[in-house]
Amino acid sequence: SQYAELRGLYHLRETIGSGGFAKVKLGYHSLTGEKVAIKIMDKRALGDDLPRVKTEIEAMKNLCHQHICKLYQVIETEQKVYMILEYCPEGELFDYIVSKDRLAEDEARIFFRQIVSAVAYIHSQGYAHRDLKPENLLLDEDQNLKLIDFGLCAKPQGGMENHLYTCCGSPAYAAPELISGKEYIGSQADLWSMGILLYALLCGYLPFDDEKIPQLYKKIQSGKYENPPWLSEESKTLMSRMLQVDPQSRLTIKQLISHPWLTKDTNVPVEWRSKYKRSLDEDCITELAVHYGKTKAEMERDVTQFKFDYLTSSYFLLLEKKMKGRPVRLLHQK
Ligand SMILES: COc1cccc(Nc2ncc(-c3ccc(C(=O)NCC(=O)Nc4ccccc4)cc3)c(OCC3CCNCC3)n2)c1
Repeated sequence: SQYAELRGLYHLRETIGSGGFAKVKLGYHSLTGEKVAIKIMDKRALGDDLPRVKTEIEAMKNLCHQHICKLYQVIETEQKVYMILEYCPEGELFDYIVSKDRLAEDEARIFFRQIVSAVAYIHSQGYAHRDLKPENLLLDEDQNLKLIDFGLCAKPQGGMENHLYTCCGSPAYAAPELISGKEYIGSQADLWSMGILLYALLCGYLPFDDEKIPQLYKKIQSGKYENPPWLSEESKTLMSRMLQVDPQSRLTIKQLISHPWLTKDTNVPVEWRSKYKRSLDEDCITELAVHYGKTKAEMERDVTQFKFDYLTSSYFLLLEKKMKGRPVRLLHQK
């Protein structure tokens, strides 16, 4: 049958999204009962985009952060690549904003701090996202945001990559230098997109919009947009510092994390470092060791290899259960 490689490991449910070359299905991890998102890509359909998937998978193995969707396991067969990913039960931020028309400043601030935290973290790891938009920001059960890169746009910023040529992302959120095909720095383009995102959170619509692409491009390159009456002075100033057409005069991520609008009620800069510890969790190791009939030392050695196989996904999902205050227990198979 279809997806034979997942049998016994995951129970597949409905499709929750599809784009270009990927389909995402809801699944259940058999051993923990936890929900996962299973991103299924067809290698033939990917064609020469396959290396980009490999780059993304290697990147995700190192991106471990409280506001980035976690990769749990990778399964590769002749025809397919499966990415087993963190499932976000509350769906896309896009739908949340639409449902509320627009967000009040203090709610927008909480979300925007989480977005800045995730982006500052991937920049610190040498990546630029390049497709920041509400559809790529998902909500978990505690209304926390998780950044994803559904369309494979995130790129390492090293070497020739520094001046990226490939146009990527959705035009309405794309920086002027990105759409003018000039050389650009990915992280600077991300700052512009975050300015668009903040405007969308506070206004419920986009600062630059037009159904005709050439007109949209002209508006973006003009850098001129309207501020509705409900915006505070502070938020208007912040957005104007991010929506600078010239990337050199744009705010940097380091300036952003301690900007007064962001630190308004906490008076501390945005916490962007990962909360995940490098050490293994004792309770999870013990539960896995009992289940697989191994000593704790043997299980610790196996898990530490983080092969992103079923053992890695079982460890991470047990850890998720523990962090959500649920019992650190595996469901015993018949
Ligand atoms: C309640 O109803 C709903 C309704 C909607 C969604 C959900 N939940 C739900 N949870 C999880 C996912 C998911 C997570 C990660 C990836 C991914 O591709 N990761 C790769 C990745 O993030 N790289 C990366 C990240 C940062 C830097 C560098 C690389 C793909 C999909 C999902 O997808 C559905 C799509 C649908 C189309 N728009 C985008 C989301 N949906 C639930």
